[in-house]
Formats: sequence, C-alpha cells, structure tokens
Amino acid sequence: MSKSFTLKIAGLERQLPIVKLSPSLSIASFVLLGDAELVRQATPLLVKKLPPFDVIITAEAKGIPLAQQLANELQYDHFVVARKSIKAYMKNPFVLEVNSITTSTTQILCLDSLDVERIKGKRVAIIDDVISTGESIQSLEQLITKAGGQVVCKAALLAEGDAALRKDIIFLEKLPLFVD
Ligand SMILES: Nc1ncnc2[nH]cnc12
Repeated sequence: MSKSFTLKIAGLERQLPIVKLSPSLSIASFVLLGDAELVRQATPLLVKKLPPFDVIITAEAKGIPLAQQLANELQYDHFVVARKSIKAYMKNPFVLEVNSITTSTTQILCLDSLDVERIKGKRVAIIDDVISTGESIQSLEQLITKAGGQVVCKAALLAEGDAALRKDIIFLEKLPLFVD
C-alpha cells in the first residue's frame, strides 16, 4: 500500500499521497485545484490573519481557487493572476525573467498591462496554496515591485518544511518534507 500523510486543516482531513521528488526527498502532495470544500472552509480562517491590502495576486495555477474565494469573501471585484507564459491575448505583456534555483532554468512571470495598472501604487497581498522553498513568492515579489506595487503580506494555506519557521509569511498549517 502506498504511503500517505494525514493533513488536518480548517476542520477537515485530507490523505495526501507521499510522492518522491528525488532519491532523497519526498513530499506530501497537496492539490487544492478542485477541492471546493477545503477552499470554502479555509479561506475565512486565512482572512482573519491578513493585514489590510488593496489587491490580491497569485501565480498560476494552484493558488487560483484560493485567490478567487478570497476576492469573493472580501467582495473585491478583481484579483490578479501572474502567468508563466505570454498569452496571445495579452495586451502589452509585462515580463519578469526569473532564475529558478531548484530547477536550474530561466522562467518568466508576466502580467497583462491592465493588471500592472491595478497593482501600481497599491498594497498587494500575495496568496498561494503552499509556500515551500519560497522561490515562487520571491519571484512574485520582484514582479510586484517592478510593477510599482507594495507587498504587504505573503500568505498560503500551508508552509512546507523550513518555510514553517519563517516569520515573514502567514499560513494556517505546516506540511512536513520527507528526507531520506
Ligand atoms: N507538497 C506540495 N504539494 C503540492 N504542491 C507543492 N508545491 C510545493 N510543495 C507542494
């Protein structure tokens, strides 16, 4: 039988499969996409921990349902999704190149120019499903700063591994890493 980790969050329990990332490292795989119940129950708990902000941003893809629910809960008419590739329908895309330490590759994060206007001069809340190495929120921070916004919080449902020791992030529960 394959191994799993029991996550308790927002009054719910989820059995997360343990997945090997490398010979010495495994993670408990947390997929928020599609878990409407978890998104619904966890969002109000996260809201309570957040400072005041003007704009919600997430990077595609797994944080999107949380950002959407947060916008609904706070009755914001919009939230911003940073994309990982330029889409043909983007008007004047605003692009940041990011070097990933974990994958040793260059990736991009980009915004439609309309979203840059939404961020400029505003207090921005970064929202994600899991904060782990912190690389993706660091890239988002760079993108927001370049767009003229001010990051006022970095929040996720889960902090994985050493991320749970960070004092500069907001999260609901810890998620262990499995090192052999
Ligand atoms: N444990 C995890 N499950 C799913 N996505 C992740 N991204 C980083 N850590 C993760």
